[in-house]
Amino acid sequence: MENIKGMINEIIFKNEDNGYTVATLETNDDEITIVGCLPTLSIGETIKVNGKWINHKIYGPQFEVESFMIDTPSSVDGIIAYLSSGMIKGIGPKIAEKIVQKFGVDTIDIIQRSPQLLTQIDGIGIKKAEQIGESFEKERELRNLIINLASFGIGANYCLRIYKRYKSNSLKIVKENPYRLAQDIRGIGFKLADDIAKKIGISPYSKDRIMQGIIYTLNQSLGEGHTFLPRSKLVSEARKILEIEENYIKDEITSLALDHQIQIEKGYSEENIYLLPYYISENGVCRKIIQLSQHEFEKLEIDIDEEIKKIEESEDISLAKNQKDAVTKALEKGVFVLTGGPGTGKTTTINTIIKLFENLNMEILLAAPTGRAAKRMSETTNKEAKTIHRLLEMGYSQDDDEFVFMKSEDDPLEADVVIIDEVSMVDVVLMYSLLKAIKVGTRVILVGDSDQLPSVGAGNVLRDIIDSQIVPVVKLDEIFRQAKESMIVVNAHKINKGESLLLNQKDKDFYFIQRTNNEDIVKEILHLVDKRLPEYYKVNKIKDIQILSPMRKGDLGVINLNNELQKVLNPKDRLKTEEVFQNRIFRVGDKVMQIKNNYNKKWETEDESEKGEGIYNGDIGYVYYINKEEKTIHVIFDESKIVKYEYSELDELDHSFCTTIHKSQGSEFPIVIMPMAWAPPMLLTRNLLYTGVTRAKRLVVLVGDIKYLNYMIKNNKIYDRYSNLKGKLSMFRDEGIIEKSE
Ligand SMILES: Nc1ncnc2c1ncn2[C@@H]1O[C@H](COP(=O)(O)OP(=O)(O)OP(=O)(O)O)[C@@H](O)[C@H]1O
Repeated sequence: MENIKGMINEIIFKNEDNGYTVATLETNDDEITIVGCLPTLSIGETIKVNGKWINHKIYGPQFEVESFMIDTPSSVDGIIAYLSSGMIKGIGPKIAEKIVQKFGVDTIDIIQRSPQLLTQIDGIGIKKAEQIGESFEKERELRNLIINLASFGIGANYCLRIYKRYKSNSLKIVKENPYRLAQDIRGIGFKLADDIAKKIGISPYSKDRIMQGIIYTLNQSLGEGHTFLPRSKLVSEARKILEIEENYIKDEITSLALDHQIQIEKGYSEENIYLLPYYISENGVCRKIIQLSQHEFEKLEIDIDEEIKKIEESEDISLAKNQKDAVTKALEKGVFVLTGGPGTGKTTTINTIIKLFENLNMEILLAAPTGRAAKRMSETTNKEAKTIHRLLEMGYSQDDDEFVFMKSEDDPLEADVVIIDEVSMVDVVLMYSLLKAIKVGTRVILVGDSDQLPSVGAGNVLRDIIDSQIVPVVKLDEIFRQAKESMIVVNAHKINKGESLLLNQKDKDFYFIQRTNNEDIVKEILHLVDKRLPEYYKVNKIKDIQILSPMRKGDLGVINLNNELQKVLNPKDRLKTEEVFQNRIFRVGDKVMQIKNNYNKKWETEDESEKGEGIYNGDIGYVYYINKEEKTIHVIFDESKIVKYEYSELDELDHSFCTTIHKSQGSEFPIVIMPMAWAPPMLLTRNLLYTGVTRAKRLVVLVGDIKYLNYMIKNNKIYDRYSNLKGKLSMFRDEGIIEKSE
């Protein structure tokens, strides 16, 4: 090992994510290249590096840094370069020079100890001087944190989040109880916290560890859609994670229940254990559905059949019997569910219901769980439809960390009717938030296709409500003539019935291309997207064709297919800026998807004439501009909304030439291509295939081995979710737990 001291002259490359840096270091007698994990380095800083010389195949001799120490710059030039680097808010190159001209080598000392003296410089008032002092202090603390936490494998981006939350206590908290990170910091889970704890030497039997391990186990199960876990399952799963004896786990389950973090409920054969919000939500949904549905409406002075007839005449349609039945129930009942597959007339029915309510001068609100679904609902009904979050007027809590809904029991929605589309995507927590904000006496109409995948979040709300039989349900099952022309619609229904599909019919819209190995499947998909389909259907190959895969990993998973598709659809180009982040290349022109709801993400149009907030999980956009200086990637959504992402926010974006079928729920695309090949059996299910196929409006092409297509059609095993909604709905009603009205 060798020690070298010098000043950073240039930063050639820096991976913001893991701190890997290539820089030039000016030593007393030379300029050398250093490489290694050097987070937080700035130009002008003097550092001492410890490491060894290596000879890089292309770049020649480089000094590989093992560890380093930063000295504050001591020369006048060094200080100017350091302050000009942009790391301290309020100081740019011009001001830096002025400050150093005045204070010389004492500059850093003054900024740190007596920033008010900076007011002696023209253009710096007392406010700015204080801001510079604070920014310097913050930078120092943050840098200290980054250097200290690097050895625990925590990258600079996480340090930023940790610092934002705990400020100057950050290091102390991480060292005393790293498990707090798992609870407080987005992106840090139990596993990482546990690794840190191990390095610090915290006992595997520590109370905090076991409690967090149990919470983690329950959180993991939410990801699989369960609202609770039976006690024995929770204990055995937590044991695998914690690797300790069961009795310790049992003790801490009790502590967590006393601490109101979990709820233990008596089940049929054993206790069920919930994270508290899920318990409250499940019971709340039951209570509210029953209250809403037991409300008796005043008899309307109208003849419903007559009213429907009028609408049929004005709209030139003739409703089927069960469509009429749906319209009547929607009017007469407090809660009503309309379900059915594609082309069965749901939209037509909803539009009739809306017309009827409008004719009666009733106030109607429309909403759907995602931005895309809300947009589609607006288009098909010609009325404004919001996301459920917007409908409930989502805002942020004071520390900006959690969102809250302004609409609730205390300030409910003012409407006679609330219609929600794509309810299969609504999880139990969101459903409770929604129902809480609906007054008894308002009609609630839930529309959805219960054969689609259930919600990403916990629960199986739509199916449970339908199966409980406590509210009226109309299932539309007739495919209308027009829709029968489409093999997409016909095959979707065949999939649901477990029947073989009609494939490759001349001039139709549903094709299967037989390929048996993964390499050939990838090749065929690339050829279809790049050449065959755009040429034949005259569509835009990036915008109009969507590849959907059941999984993320493997040759045919989303990650690999996106890499391959990027090479073909948006290849490297001298004129297109690109940036590497976590092994992914973001390039101008890439198709990307927002992968979490970000309700306060700001957007504006290019001419700044329109501004707004909110980019949602599943929204698809295109990389529009990469600003390497500002370290931002600009993405354009809906052809006009431009959103800036800091590099540190890029974990919210995924490439989306290909997406998972799960992520495509609630969206529609002109053309859908899906690989059909081996995948874990729990992914090769009928409802996954059905959901994927029903995303396509104009054409479906399946590429792969027919035996997997047939396997999916037959695999009707619905992987059960632990949810008590169905059972509780009938139990609550039968036991009269709910009074008739509020
Ligand atoms: N009563 C009816 N008589 C004749 N045609 C109908 C009737 N109801 C709906 N249709 C037609 O059937 C087709 C499908 O109807 P609609 O769009 O309402 O169904 P959907 O269930 O909303 O379908 P998707 O979910 O695919 O959008 C449309 O072309 C529509 O005009």
